[in-house]
Amino acid sequence: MARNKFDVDERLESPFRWQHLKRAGKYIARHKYKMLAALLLSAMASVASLFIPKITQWVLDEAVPNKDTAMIGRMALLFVGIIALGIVFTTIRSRMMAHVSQRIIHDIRSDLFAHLQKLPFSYYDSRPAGKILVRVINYVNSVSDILSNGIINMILEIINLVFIVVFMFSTNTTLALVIIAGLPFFIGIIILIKPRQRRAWQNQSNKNSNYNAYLAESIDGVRVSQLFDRQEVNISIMERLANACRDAWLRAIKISNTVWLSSETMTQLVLTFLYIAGVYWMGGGKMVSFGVILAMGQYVSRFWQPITNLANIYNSFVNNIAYLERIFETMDEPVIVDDVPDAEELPPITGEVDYQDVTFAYEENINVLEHMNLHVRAGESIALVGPTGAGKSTVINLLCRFYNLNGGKILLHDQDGKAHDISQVTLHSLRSQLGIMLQDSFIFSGTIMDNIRYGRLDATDCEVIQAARRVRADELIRKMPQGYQTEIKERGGNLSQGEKQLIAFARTLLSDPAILILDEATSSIDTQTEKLLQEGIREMLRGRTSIIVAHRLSTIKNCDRILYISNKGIAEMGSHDELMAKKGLYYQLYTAQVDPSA
Ligand SMILES: Nc1ncnc2c1ncn2[C@@H]1O[C@H](COP(=O)(O)OP(=O)(O)OP(=O)(O)O)[C@@H](O)[C@H]1O
Repeated sequence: MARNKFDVDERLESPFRWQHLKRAGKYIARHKYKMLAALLLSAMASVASLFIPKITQWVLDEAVPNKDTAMIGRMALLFVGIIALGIVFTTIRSRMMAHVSQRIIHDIRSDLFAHLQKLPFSYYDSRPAGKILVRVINYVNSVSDILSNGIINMILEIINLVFIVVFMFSTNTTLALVIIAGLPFFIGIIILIKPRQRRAWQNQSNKNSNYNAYLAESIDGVRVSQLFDRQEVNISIMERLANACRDAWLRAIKISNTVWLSSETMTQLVLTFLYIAGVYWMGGGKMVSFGVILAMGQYVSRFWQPITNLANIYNSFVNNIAYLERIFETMDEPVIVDDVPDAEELPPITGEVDYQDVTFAYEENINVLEHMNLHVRAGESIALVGPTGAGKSTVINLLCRFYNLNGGKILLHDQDGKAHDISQVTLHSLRSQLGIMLQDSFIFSGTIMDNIRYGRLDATDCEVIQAARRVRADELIRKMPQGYQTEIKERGGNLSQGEKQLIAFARTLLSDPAILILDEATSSIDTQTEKLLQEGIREMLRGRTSIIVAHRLSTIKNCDRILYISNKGIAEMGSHDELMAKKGLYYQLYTAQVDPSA
């Protein structure tokens, strides 16, 4: 299932479509008035600056020969005015566009994050977290500039170009034709290198993604790495990935630089031709003045500058389109575990559950469960035991609908006795009636109070403390520096495993679920605390259906029924006493773990 890991390049699911740009337009359209204003300001500053070569021409051809000092003074004032206008307008425009760019980042990121929140477990199973992070952070940053400033600059350069062409032709038609003669060659070069350039940037984005994936994994697993003294190996892997990243970037830049190089060469060639032609015509007595040749010389760079800029913007587009593709690919990732159309609200349930002929596979054709049937009575406590990897967690994952079934169905009964297929009810109404405590007691950064309240956001402080008391966490929390207000670091970095589990337990109890699901919930709690906790659990379980996955069999001896999961289904089922008397798989497991004579 793992479609890629840190050293495997991502494969683009869909080729580039112009629709991507159209779709990006949705994010730009919201800021159209600001962008229009910025464009107008820049256009005015640009057009005004086009008078500078004209000023040179007027001064050289009229003011200097006629020794008109008043005219020279007026021209100097006009020159300074144009420059000042340019500075003011450009400053206002950059402020406006910085704002627009930040809004675009915010909007794309919010949409991405909202979608990521809905994606099923299978999506996260299949790719490293770093590759997801790089899309949300780096790629969004990168595309926001091209979608805001890039678009404005592109329109601006086109406007510039039109005005420059008008100015050039109004100054001298023949020399203007010499200047634009190099354009078809340049366009030909761009068309030729485009496919290579796009592939190079895609490759660079892959390598960057791999690098980030490994970085995220290494930070996450730093404790294990240090424990196994893996630092040297990790550094060399990181170096390899960083080198791949650098090489891909250099390759992409090398191809992109061809564009810049071609336009620079073209500018110099055209300038040479212009001066040769101009001087030749001047010598031949044609009506080309020195001022006109100098003004046209300035227009050459002013004509080729926007073309070079457009080529650079185009470069950036090609580069960023690779990122845009990744962003939209993530947004288009189907939410395969979602409410079906017309999904009904699951009414309050009794806790009665039916697994009917359930078959499930994480990976195609590798069934973890096959035709499994199970009826759980309301209020019954069920324990799932069995060998590692047998499918115990899977049985509860499916009840929570973290994954869709490959066959069969799971039914929950409401208080009127009606059975509801969990795939036909809303996820919210289903999960809000289940209290789930997974193997990894994930603790968020924030206070202990906040973490427990995560179970039910409208719970009062009193209710939070009550829940903590029931799982025997209250005393332990009160001993902490700020009690319930103690700040917990990310992932509960300043707590022991057992403390994390107790807090997670209180969080689950607070949600007051109809069905309580505990997956290895007490594995890290010491025997003394566990004894206390068991009392809390017993009280909590009263009148409530519970499904408990446990490896420490002493903790589930009192469950109503114990299911031995193995061989893609339920291999044995019964109470502790019944299974012990049977002397089968459970008996072997139990005697291997607990000394029966003890
Ligand atoms: N997200 C996943 N993607 C692919 N395969 C998975 C995934 N989760 C579990 N599996 C596989 O499915 C099988 C059942 O896993 P499950 O976690 O249900 O076992 P378990 O009985 O709870 O194991 P344990 O006692 O070790 O927790 C295992 O072979 C496991 O490798």
